[in-house]
Amino acid sequence: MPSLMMQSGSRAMQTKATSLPRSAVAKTVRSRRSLTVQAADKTVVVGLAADSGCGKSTFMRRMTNIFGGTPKPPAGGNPDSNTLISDMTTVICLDDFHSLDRTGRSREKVTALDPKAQNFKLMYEQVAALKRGEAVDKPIYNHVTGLLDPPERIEAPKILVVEGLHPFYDPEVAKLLDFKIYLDISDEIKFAWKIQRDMAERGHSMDSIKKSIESRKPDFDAYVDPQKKDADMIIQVLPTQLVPDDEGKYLRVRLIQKENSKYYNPTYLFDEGSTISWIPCGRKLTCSFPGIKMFYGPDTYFGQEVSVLEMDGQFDKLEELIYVESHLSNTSAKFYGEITQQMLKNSTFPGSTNGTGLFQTIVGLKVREAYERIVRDEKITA
Ligand SMILES: Nc1ncnc2c1ncn2[C@@H]1O[C@H](COP(=O)(O)OP(=O)(O)OP(=O)(O)O)[C@@H](O)[C@H]1O
Ligand SMILES: O=C(CO)[C@H](O)[C@H](O)COP(=O)(O)O
Repeated sequence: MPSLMMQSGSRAMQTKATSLPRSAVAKTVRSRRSLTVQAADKTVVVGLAADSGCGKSTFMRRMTNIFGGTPKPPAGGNPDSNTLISDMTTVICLDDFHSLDRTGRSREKVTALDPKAQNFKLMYEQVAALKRGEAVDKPIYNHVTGLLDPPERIEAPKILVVEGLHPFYDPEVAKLLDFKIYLDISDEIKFAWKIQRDMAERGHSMDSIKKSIESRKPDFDAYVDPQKKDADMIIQVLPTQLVPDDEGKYLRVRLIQKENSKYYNPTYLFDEGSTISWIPCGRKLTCSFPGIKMFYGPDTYFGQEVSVLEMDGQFDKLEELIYVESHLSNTSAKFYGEITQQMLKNSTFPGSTNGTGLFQTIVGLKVREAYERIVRDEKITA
């Protein structure tokens, strides 16, 4: 039987953002009021921070799918480009702003996570130019050769995603970001994912993977991890609490949502502001071992008020996710079942049967809501 524990303390009910994509209206106004068109054509910039191997590419695929189109590298360009362009979004990888290539880092004895290995000035100039609607010639860091390749031309998209190790480390770059996301993968899970990928796909040994993680850890703790306190949304991935000593098979995933965000309303379970534990397994949700436990409640995160939505465990039948979705509010979905539809569309992606896929989808919908609010607000104020 489904079980529910709820502590009351409800806040205001759900609000919905109006959908106002860049439209023909803005184009018509172009000839009469250049100010309006400039604002409506502005690029919205999203920052996604995480360590290497923490699911950025998987998350990007889920997010860009919400906006439509198939992400592709720039046509006819460098086959080792890190850029992905689709209908509305362009994703650039901040590795392209390494100031030291692989040899340079080895000579200077710094890791790729050290700020000394990044060109933050160029990162700022190019992200600022794209945000103003201007094209840039961006360098390419070639992960195959470890060298910096000749630049590629990047046109300003509607939504620019800057993903990598340090999107909000530099205060000037951070100011350019309209929405900040951090993927916080605990050491145990990061290790399990790296082992699975680097042993199977890249032929690395268990020992070399361990050494690489250990050698990166001090700089990760010093320069990458602290960015999470500034994110608007954080997806935290932890070992399950449902199975003792599990080695990364089941996940406990927490969606940490800042209160008072200018651009989104936190998603809640059943009753906004309450503290709720819910075991949805039963007649409407098939759960084999170890089942699913959900949690929702207020919390503080680095001294800031947040709402946390949590899912521990995994579901068996993706289509039954509609049962969980129907108990969530403020999801930023445009129609009933949109989350389940997205999850089914991306069912082959890693994390599709647990909280990583579910929360990545919700964050993708929040980015869409933020984009639409920014476009709408700027049309009004221009
Ligand atoms: N939600 C998930 N559940 C299980 N495994 C996952 C999940 N997300 C990612 N992985 C695993 O972790 C590996 C790294 O994922 P991904 O390539 O998306 O990360 P990344 O941050 O883009 O990595 P890099 O920066 O090194 O290219 C993948 O091979 C995938 O198998
Ligand atoms: O942390 C990383 C982000 O992807 C990479 O290790 C960094 O970009 C250096 O790349 P490589 O190891 O291919 O020289």
